[in-house]
Parts: sequence; C-alpha cells; structure tokens
Amino acid sequence: MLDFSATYTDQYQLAMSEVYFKKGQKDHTAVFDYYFRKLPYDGGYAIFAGLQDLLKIIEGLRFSEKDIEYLKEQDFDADFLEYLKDFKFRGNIYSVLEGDVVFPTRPILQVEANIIEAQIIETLLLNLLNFQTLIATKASRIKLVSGDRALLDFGLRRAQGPGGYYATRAAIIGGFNGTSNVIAGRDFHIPVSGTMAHSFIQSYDDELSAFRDFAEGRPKDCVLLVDTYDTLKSGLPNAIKVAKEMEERGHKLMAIRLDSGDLAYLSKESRKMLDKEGLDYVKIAASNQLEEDVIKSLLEQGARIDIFGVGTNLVIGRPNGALDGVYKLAYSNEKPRIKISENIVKITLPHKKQVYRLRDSAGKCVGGDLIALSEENEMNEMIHPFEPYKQMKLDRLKKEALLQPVMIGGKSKIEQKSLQEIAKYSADRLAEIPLEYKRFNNPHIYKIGISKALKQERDNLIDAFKK
Ligand SMILES: Nc1ncnc2c1ncn2[C@@H]1O[C@H](COP(=O)(O)OP(=O)(O)OP(=O)(O)O)[C@@H](O)[C@H]1O
Ligand SMILES: O=P(O)(O)OC[C@H]1O[C@H](OP(=O)(O)OP(=O)(O)O)[C@H](O)[C@@H]1O
Ligand SMILES: O=C(O)c1cccnc1
Repeated sequence: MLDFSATYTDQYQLAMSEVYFKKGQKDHTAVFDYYFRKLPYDGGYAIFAGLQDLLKIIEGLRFSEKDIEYLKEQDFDADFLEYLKDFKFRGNIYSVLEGDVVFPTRPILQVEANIIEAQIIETLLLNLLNFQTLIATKASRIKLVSGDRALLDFGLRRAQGPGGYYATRAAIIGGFNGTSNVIAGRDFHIPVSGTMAHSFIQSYDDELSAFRDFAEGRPKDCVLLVDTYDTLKSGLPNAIKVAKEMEERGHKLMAIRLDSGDLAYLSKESRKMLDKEGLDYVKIAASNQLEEDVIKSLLEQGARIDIFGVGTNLVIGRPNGALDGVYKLAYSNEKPRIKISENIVKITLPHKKQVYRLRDSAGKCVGGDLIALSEENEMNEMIHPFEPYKQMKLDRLKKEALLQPVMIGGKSKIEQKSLQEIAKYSADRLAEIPLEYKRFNNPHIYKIGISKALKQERDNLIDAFKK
C-alpha cells in the first residue's frame, strides 16, 4: 500500500480544525454522510469500492515530525500543532460492505467522530472512495457484457498517474480476472499476466524469429501478438508454425493477441485458421480501446474472442472523469444539521441515519432503498426525498440494514477479505438487483426514499432556517 500521512488533506480542513481547537470545540461529536448524487455512465447502479484500503490507512494516519515542521511554516498555531502531534482517528465508521451495489442520495458510509478527526479524514475518504467506486462500476459494466470471457486490466500506462494503482484494485472488485500491473499484483494479490509488445517483434528482422524466441523463453504462458505486419497473412501463419514447434517440445501456445483492425472479423478468421490446424486450444485475446459498448458489439457480431485486454477506457473511467461523491455534516454538538440550497437535490439529510434495502416476503430485492433515522423502528412508508407526492407503502416488505459498524474507536472491525472474495460478494449482490436497473439504455430508476420521521425532521429544519 502507498504511504499516507494526515497531510493528505485539503488546507481548509486544517484551518477549520484550528478554529475548533481554539474555540474549545475539539470534542464536539460530528456525524458526516458519504454519498453521491449522480450515477456514473448514465447507468442504473454503482459498485462501492475502496473501503478496506480506507480503513487500513485511517488506522495508521498520523502527522509526522516532518509534517508538523511543514505546518509550522504554513502559519498554524503552536498549540494546535502540539495537539496534532497526538492526532489519531478515534471515531466510528458505519458503512455498506465493499463491493455492494449502491445508488444516489442515500448514505453509503457514515463517520461519527470528534469534529476535528472527522474533518481531517474527509479529503482522503473522498479521494479513495470516489475513484475506486467509479472504476469498479466501469469494470462491472464491462463484466456484464463479457459473460465468462476473461478480462485483463492493461491500463497502468494510460491511467491518471499513480491512480492506476487503485484502478487495478477496483477493476478486480468489478469483475476483472487479472492485470498487467505488477505492483498492484504484488500488493493486492491479484493474478498478474501479460503478452508481448510490438517492439519485441519490431526488434527482430523477421516476425517468425521473434515468435520462436519468445516461445522458447516463455513456454508456459506464451501469447503471440499477431498484428505487427499483417494479421492473417503473416502473424497467424507464423503463430501456427510456432505453436506446432511448441507441441513438439511438449508445450502449448496459450493464445494469440489481436490489437488492431476489425476485431470481430479477424477473430473469426483466426479461430478458423487455428482450428483447421488442430490448435483449438489456442485462445484468442483482443485489445485496442475496448470498453463495454465495443465488447457488446463485438460479441453481437459473433467475435470469437476469449480474453479481453482493457486499458485506457477502464482506468480513466471514460467518459466520466470523476464520481461526484460528497461528505456532508448531518449532526454535530448534539444537534441535527442541514445545508439548504435553492437546488432541492442539494439539501442534505440531517441526523444519524440507517439505510435499508427493501425485499419482498421471499427476500427478493424490490428495487428500493429506504433512508431512516438510526433510532427508528416503525417505518411503514417511504417518501421520495425531493418529490413528496411519490410515496410507497412498506408494510409487507423486509428491511435489510446496510450500514454496519466497520470501525469502532479508530479500530477496523471488518474481517480482511481478499479482492476475489470482495468481487464474489459484489457479483452476488449485483445478481440480486433486477435486470431492468442494469441495462445500459434508459435503465429503470432505483427508488430511494426517506421515512416519514426523517422527512419531518428535515422539513422542520428547513422551516427553522427559512424563518
Ligand atoms: N468489429 C468491430 N466492431 C466494433 N468496433 C470495433 C470492431 N473492431 C474494432 N473495433 C474498435 O474500433 C476501434 C478501431 O480503432 P482505429 O480506427 O484506431 O483502428 P485500428 O485498428 O486501431 O487502427 P490502427 O491500425 O491505426 O491501429 C477500436 O476501439 C476497436 O476496439
Ligand atoms: O487500448 P487500451 O485499452 O488502452 O489497451 C492497452 C493498449 O496498450 C498497448 O498499446 P501500446 O501502443 O501502448 O503498446 P504496444 O502496442 O507497443 O504494446 C496495447 O497493445 C493495447 O493496445
Ligand atoms: O500484456 C499485454 O499485452 C499488455 C500490457 C499492457 C498494455 N498493453 C498490453
């Protein structure tokens, strides 16, 4: 994992904290909600990712001596800096489990801590969760169209700088099988694999010699890139020749890779050529600016591709540069808090809350999550947060509480899971969501509602501030 210090924050968090400290408010308890307002990719759902890293980083978050020296130069007060020397997050975090399917407006995670600790971790929390959730969602969409074909992340070289490190992690949560990213493989125990670059073939005077040397040097995981000169006239015949030579030595060519041209046509022709030579075990990999729409189209065209290598569009989350996740104060110093806005969707929900997934009597997800006050038990109806005439009766529905204590007193309370376990959980949770919310074009809108008591609390606060 990368090294983080408590200075991985925005200056205003420290400026506000200094004032809380000076004004004797440092022990006031605050509750902040993490949620986003708009689903990425115009899709119907998002996959929550980044939690396990976040908790691990928060547990060890401190200001080093070097940090304190630097902040002294930035004109922070000596007493406040003395306080920061002992900084450590001692609060509680309640969250949806990593990999779960999440929707706009409803809290995904809630921080309950003294106001300074809660404020200082905000930037780190948003930075980690927004990015990984964006990329896990993109990966999940690619997985949805790819079925059981293998998906490899090839994106590190085109990622937004070191963001590629966490993009790979998120890609696995969303359903990718492996990566070319060696450091992410090392740190997150992800299967690492790769093929070969055009440069390897170009560096030889002829393609066949390049293939032969590679097959001899890497006989167990040999994938030959066949498009450097002419895919069907040169790359394939040479790959077939080398595959047969490998057989004579007791090895098997693992795959060929197509990286340009019409991938549907070329994969079908390649499959025919390989099969005709008894090489039906040789898989076909493809890459070149792939993403969910292109993969969907390729498969509709009958492409015979077994492995998709996806880089740029995955790790930069194209076409969305960011998830708009926010961190909003809901309660502090024993009082519910609200942010009012002309734009109704930007009015925040006060109080500590719980979120419930609604299920019918057979346990089937009905396509809605309810936000209620954390102390509430009797929720018989839910009301659209911004269009109150839209209401739904809840009496026959089961309610699954989604926000679980994942950090108490600054200590992580979750069982450390492997990325494969998180990915499996994510796939199971996504499978429970009805298909209409997962289609790419005009997906059904998942219902998010608030309880009557929460609405009452919010409306009272709005009235009080409007007066
Ligand atoms: N049969 C197909 N249907 C839909 N999209 C395809 C098909 N084959 C390839 N593509 C996609 O079309 C785009 C082709 O990109 P481009 O026009 O740059 O061609 P290219 O093959 O990369 O050319 P170059 O030889 O310059 O590398 C890529 O995103 C690729 O994944
Ligand atoms: O298209 P992406 O989804 O981003 O997938 C990664 C791309 O990166 C490599 O090309 P690059 O030109 O960087 O190197 P190479 O062709 O020399 O291997 C690879 O061949 C893919 O085309
Ligand atoms: O292994 C590969 O084929 C690979 C790795 C990174 C980027 N493009 C391709």
